[in-house]
Amino acid sequence: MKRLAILGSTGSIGTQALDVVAAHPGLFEVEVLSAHSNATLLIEQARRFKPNAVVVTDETKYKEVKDALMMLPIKVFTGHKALAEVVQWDTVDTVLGAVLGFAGLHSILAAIDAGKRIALANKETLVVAGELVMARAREKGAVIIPVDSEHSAIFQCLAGEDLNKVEKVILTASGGPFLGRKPNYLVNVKASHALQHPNWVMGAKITIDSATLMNKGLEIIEAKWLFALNNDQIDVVIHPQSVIHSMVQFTDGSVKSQMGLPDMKLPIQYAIAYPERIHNDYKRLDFKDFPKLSFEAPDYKTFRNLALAIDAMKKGGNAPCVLNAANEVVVHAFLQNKVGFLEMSEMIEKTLDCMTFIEHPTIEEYVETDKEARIQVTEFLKKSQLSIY
Ligand SMILES: NC(=O)C1=CN([C@@H]2O[C@H](COP(=O)(O)OP(=O)(O)OC[C@H]3O[C@@H](n4cnc5c(N)ncnc54)[C@H](OP(=O)(O)O)[C@@H]3O)[C@@H](O)[C@H]2O)C=CC1
Ligand SMILES: CC(=O)[C@@H](O)[C@H](O)COP(=O)(O)O
Ligand SMILES: [Mn+2]
Repeated sequence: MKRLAILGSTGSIGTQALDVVAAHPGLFEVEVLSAHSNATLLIEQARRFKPNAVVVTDETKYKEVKDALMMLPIKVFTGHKALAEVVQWDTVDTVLGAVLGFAGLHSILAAIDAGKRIALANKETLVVAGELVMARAREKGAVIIPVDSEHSAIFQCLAGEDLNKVEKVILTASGGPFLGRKPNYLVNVKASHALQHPNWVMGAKITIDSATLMNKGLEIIEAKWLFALNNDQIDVVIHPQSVIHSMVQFTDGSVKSQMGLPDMKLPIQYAIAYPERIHNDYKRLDFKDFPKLSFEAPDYKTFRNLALAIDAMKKGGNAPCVLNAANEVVVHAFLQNKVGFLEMSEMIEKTLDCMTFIEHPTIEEYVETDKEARIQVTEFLKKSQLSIY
C-alpha cells in the first residue's frame, strides 16, 4: 500500500491521479490532498477518499473547507507553510507534485528534505531551480520520478541503461493548435482558440504553453536537470500525433522510444506505482489507428518562446527563473485576453533583458528573482495596454 500526498488534487493532473487511485483499490491510500481555491471540489474529494489531512492554500477558503469536513476525522490546514509540513509526515510515502507553477517549489523542497519519493508533474520547480533541487534530492536520498509525459518516456527508456552511453534525448512536441501557422495569423489568435490542444486535455496554463511552444522550452530545461544532460544533448522534434512520447539515442546510434495513447493517467500511474508497473484497463494503442506518424523541425522563428527558453537554459543562473515568472504572468494575462499571442514572447524577452543576472542563486535569491520578474513584466504589460488606448 502506497500512501500518497496529492498536491494540487483539484487540477488536471490531481483529478486524474485520483482516477488512478480509484481504479486500483487496495494499492494506494490518500494521506493528504491539497487545493488552492477550489474548495467545493476539495471537499468532495476529501469525502470520497478520506485522507488524513487536506490543505487549502488560499486562506479565504479555510472556513468553508473546515466547516464542511467538521464531522469527519480529517485535519484541515491552510497556507503554504502547512503544505510544506504535511508532506514531511511519516505517514506519507510518495508526494505527487501537481501544484501549478512556481507556487509548487517550496512543498517539493520540503518533501525532498524529508527524503520522500516524489512523483513530479510540476516542471516549473526544475525549470526555476533544477540544479539546486536535484543536488538536494541526491543529498537527502529523495527519488524523483517524472510525471511529465516526455520525461516519463525518457525515464522508461533509460531503465537498465548505462547513463554514460546516452548520446542525446529527443523530446517530441505536438506543435499545438497553431502548428504551421505564421505571425500574420498568430497576431490575432485568442485564448479560446489557443486552449484547443489537438491531443491532450490539460490545465489552462500548460495548454497555452503548448500553443506557444514554451511548454517544450520548459521541458528541455526540465530534462537537462532530471537526466543530468549537457545543453547540446537535448533535441526537439515536432510529432503532431503525440503517440511517441519521447526518445533516447545511445552512443551506438540505437534509438529507444516510449509510446502510448496521449493519456496522462499512464505516466501518473507509472510514477506513483514506481518501481512496480501495474495493470490497468485503459484503452490500448492500436497502431492501425495511426497509419502515419510524422516528424518535422520546430519553427523557432515564429514560436520564439522555444528559442527564449533555450537561451535562458544556456545562460543558466537565475535566467530560467526569470523566464518562468514572466511566462506565468503573461499567460495569465493572455487567458484574460489582456495581451496578444505574439506579444507574450516580447514581454518575456524584455523581462529577461532587464533583470540582474545571478550565476548561482540561493533559494532566497530565486524567490526574490521570481518576485522581481513578476513586477517587471507586469510593468511592461501595463505599458503595452496603455499604448493600445
Ligand atoms: N495537465 C497535464 O496534463 C500536465 C501537467 N503538467 C504539469 O503539472 C502541473 C499541474 O498542471 P495542471 O494539473 O494542468 O494544472 P491545473 O491548473 O489544472 O491545476 C493546478 C493545481 O494546482 C493548484 N494551485 C494553483 N495555484 C496554486 C497556488 N498558488 N498554490 C497552491 N496550489 C495551487 C490548483 O488548485 P485550485 O484549482 O484549487 O485553485 C490545482 O489543484 C503543472 O506544473 C504542469 O506544467 C505536466 C504534464 C502534463
Ligand atoms: C501531456 C504532457 O506531458 C504535456 O506537456 C504535453 O506534452 C503537451 O504537449 P505539447 O507541448 O507537445 O503540445
Ligand atoms: Mn509534457
